[in-house]
Amino acid sequence: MTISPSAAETAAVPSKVGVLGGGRMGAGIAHAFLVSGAAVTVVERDAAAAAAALDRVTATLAKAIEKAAVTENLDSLLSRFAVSTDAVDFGGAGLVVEAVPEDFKLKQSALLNVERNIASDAWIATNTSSLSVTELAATLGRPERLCGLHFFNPVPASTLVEVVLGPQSAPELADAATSWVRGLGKTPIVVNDAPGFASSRLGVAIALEAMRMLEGGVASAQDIDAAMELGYRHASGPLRTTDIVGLDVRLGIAEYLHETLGERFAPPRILRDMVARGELGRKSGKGFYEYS
Ligand SMILES: CC(=O)CC(=O)SCCNC(=O)CCNC(=O)[C@H](O)C(C)(C)COP(=O)(O)OP(=O)(O)OC[C@H]1O[C@@H](n2cnc3c(N)ncnc32)[C@H](O)[C@@H]1OP(=O)(O)O
Ligand SMILES: NC(=O)C1=CN([C@@H]2O[C@H](COP(=O)(O)OP(=O)(O)OC[C@H]3O[C@@H](n4cnc5c(N)ncnc54)[C@H](OP(=O)(O)O)[C@@H]3O)[C@@H](O)[C@H]2O)C=CC1
Repeated sequence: MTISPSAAETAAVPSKVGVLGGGRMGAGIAHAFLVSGAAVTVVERDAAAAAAALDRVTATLAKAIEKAAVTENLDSLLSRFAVSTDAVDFGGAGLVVEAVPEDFKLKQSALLNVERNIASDAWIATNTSSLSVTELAATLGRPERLCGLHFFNPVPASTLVEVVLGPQSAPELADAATSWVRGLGKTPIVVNDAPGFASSRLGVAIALEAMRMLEGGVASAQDIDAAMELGYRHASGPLRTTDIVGLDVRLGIAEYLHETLGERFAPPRILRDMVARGELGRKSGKGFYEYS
């Protein structure tokens, strides 16, 4: 079935947006749509998680205002923002972005929950880093309404969004999704559905190799990162970036790429051991570096 977005939705961001999962990425995605003028509702699992999502979004909005990256005042931004524990509050949204953890079964049930609670002309996007958008879409009653909108971390400071289209995606989704991304002041790239898309496949390959180099004693974490930061002018080296992403998130993506693309994505022992010890990067206070 073909879905026709309204003219307003193809021109800029939808006026009302839902986000499922208000963790690191969900909060960032909510931030991006709020500062672009949309009303945003984040749905979380329980009241405590919803309150944490509110705190996260409030903190990054305050930081953006402090940095003069946003001119609208905090009260005005927050007047368009709501958190909830019930997907029924996605009613009226033109777009819902799913940002729950990188687990296929969890995402399947999350997307079904979204579909049950949205209007018939609303679009759904998944922020998956690597999973097949086509296979996720197959869960839905109307698979044509799903695309990938892959945001980057930290969302406020990142200018790229990868738009992932599967063969099932409605033809008008390409234009609609790239237009939303431009409406956010970010740059879209359009990628055909393939494991890890264009970004995670490369990003994870470099990160896993950096971990193997650290494991093999080639150089320290600082020097491996400096090689890429100073030599290749990456904004942050592969190990520092892994700390930002979360080692658990990286491991989940690597396991999926290992399964789908082969041995070169096998997660190194050091990554498994660090995740098992709870060394998840910045969010746990320790990863390849320590954070206070
Ligand atoms: C896993 C996936 O599927 C995909 C991915 O995202 S892979 C990861 C991609 N990201 C990267 O590669 C990160 C590259 N690194 C960078 O961009 C920079 O090093 C960095 C932005 C992380 C830090 O830059 P910096 O100059 O050292 O710090 P600074 O700009 O002061 O930002 C520090 C903080 O301000 C926040 N910030 C930056 N600009 C902001 C803005 N305009 N509004 C609100 N907050 C902002 C950042 O989110 C960060 O917050 P946290 O401490 O909560 O993480
Ligand atoms: N971290 C990164 O750098 C990036 C991650 N991504 C992708 O974004 C997605 C989210 O990652 P990230 O933000 O890091 O993960 P987080 O763990 O920070 O956030 C996920 C959030 O979803 C919540 N959640 C879990 N199940 C449900 C549910 N059924 N309904 C509503 N909320 C739920 C979690 O709550 P609770 O904690 O209570 O379980 C948590 O708050 C993943 O697919 C990841 O691959 C994409 C780009 C970058």
